[in-house]
Amino acid sequence: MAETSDTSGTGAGTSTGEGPGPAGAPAATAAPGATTGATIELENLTKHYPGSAAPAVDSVSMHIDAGELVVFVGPSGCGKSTTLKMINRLIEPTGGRIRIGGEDVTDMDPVKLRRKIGYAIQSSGLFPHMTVAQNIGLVPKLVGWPKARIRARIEEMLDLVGLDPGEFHGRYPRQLSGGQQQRVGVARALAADPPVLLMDEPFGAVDPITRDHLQDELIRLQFELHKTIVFVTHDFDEAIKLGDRIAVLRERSHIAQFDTPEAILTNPADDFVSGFVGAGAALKRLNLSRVRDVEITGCPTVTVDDPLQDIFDKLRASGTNEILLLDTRGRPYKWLRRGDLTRARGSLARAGTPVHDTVTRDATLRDALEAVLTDNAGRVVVTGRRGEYTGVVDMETLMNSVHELLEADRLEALAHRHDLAEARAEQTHHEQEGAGGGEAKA
Ligand SMILES: Nc1ncnc2c1ncn2[C@@H]1O[C@H](COP(=O)(O)OP(=O)(O)OP(=O)(O)O)[C@@H](O)[C@H]1O
Repeated sequence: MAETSDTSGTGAGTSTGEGPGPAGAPAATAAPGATTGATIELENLTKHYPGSAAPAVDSVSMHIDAGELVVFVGPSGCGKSTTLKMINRLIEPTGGRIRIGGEDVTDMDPVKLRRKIGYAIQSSGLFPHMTVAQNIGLVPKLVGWPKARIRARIEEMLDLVGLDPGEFHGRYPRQLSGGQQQRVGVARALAADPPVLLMDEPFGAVDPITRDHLQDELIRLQFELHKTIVFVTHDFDEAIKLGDRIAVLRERSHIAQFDTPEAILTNPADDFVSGFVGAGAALKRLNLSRVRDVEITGCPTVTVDDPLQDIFDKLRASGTNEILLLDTRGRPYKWLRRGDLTRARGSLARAGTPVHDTVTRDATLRDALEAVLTDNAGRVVVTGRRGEYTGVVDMETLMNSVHELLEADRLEALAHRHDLAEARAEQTHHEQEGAGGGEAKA
């Protein structure tokens, strides 16, 4: 069968303008997140490339729940991308079935199918001769959305991925950083509100810090949108951070383990999976919990517009040694201590310690720990979507949370082991009874 090499990302899809999505997913409305995820079922999905002795993907079966983010992780060449690209039929399967939202799409017109499935890839796949707005509006235009609706959607999508619409709307991809291009790539994949989003190492080509931010953005997006996302990576830490479940794949896409990150970290199925988990499971565990899962405390705050005397008074009344100065938009600006204020002599311009690092509520505890460890007072400011102050997390809170997490994992692993032992004992019992019964009959 012919392979389609549409790496343009125009597979970024929609379910609007064409009635119900594949699989009877509801038609989207203009509201963000209107179409939530659809189930994906792979049944004995197989790809045998012409001329190859063995199949690249050999009879993979899996069920992905609606709204779930599943990560495929595994060694290079194990068949992750081939499996992913069979879902939107960029690669045609040579065997098996694909169902999306219960509808068999194995033989559906692949072009139509791809308009209903968002697709984001490593190089962002943006068209260089089109502006950011044109790139994002492409699929909605292809499926016949009215102009005004496309315009509104472009603004909404840019906002969603954290890019200022006024600034980025008319730029060309070459005028963007790698991270910004990836954001636009994700905005485009989501523009037509598809129930399913496929992401093939989308953050593989950006530097580690940008990558970290993009991962946080994706977590936040998914928290709002509830799409069904299949994400390919060869980075196990990325898989732990993002996945609701992780499929650890070995050669020919055979599933070594398909489970939650917690279960894979605490109960790897075999040596192959253990090899992937690697060292430092306790630290990796921190990637599984978010700042929003721990207690976020408050601290006294003032704004740059407050008179110095008020700041003094507030600090004194708070009973603490420092106060957080916010800028005019409510974003953390500086930590001010009593001594700083005494030395300020009427102006705060030079006083205090600038806030260097902040985390969002979606950041992992690992990120928070890193920020806290590098802060001389052992705390980090938590910010909201627009960078505004929402609270503080400190070392003590983090330590307590980590201890609780590890203890809960240990108990869960013990319970799991106990269940397994019981199940095995029961099976042995049945087998013995069965064997006994057979002898009796003989
Ligand atoms: N067009 C093709 N023709 C023949 N063989 C192919 C083709 N594309 C991929 N393969 C082979 O299929 C196997 C799986 O490739 P695939 O790209 O799916 O792996 P992957 O797990 O995504 O790898 P990576 O992490 O390196 O991207 C590999 O052995 C690869 O050489």
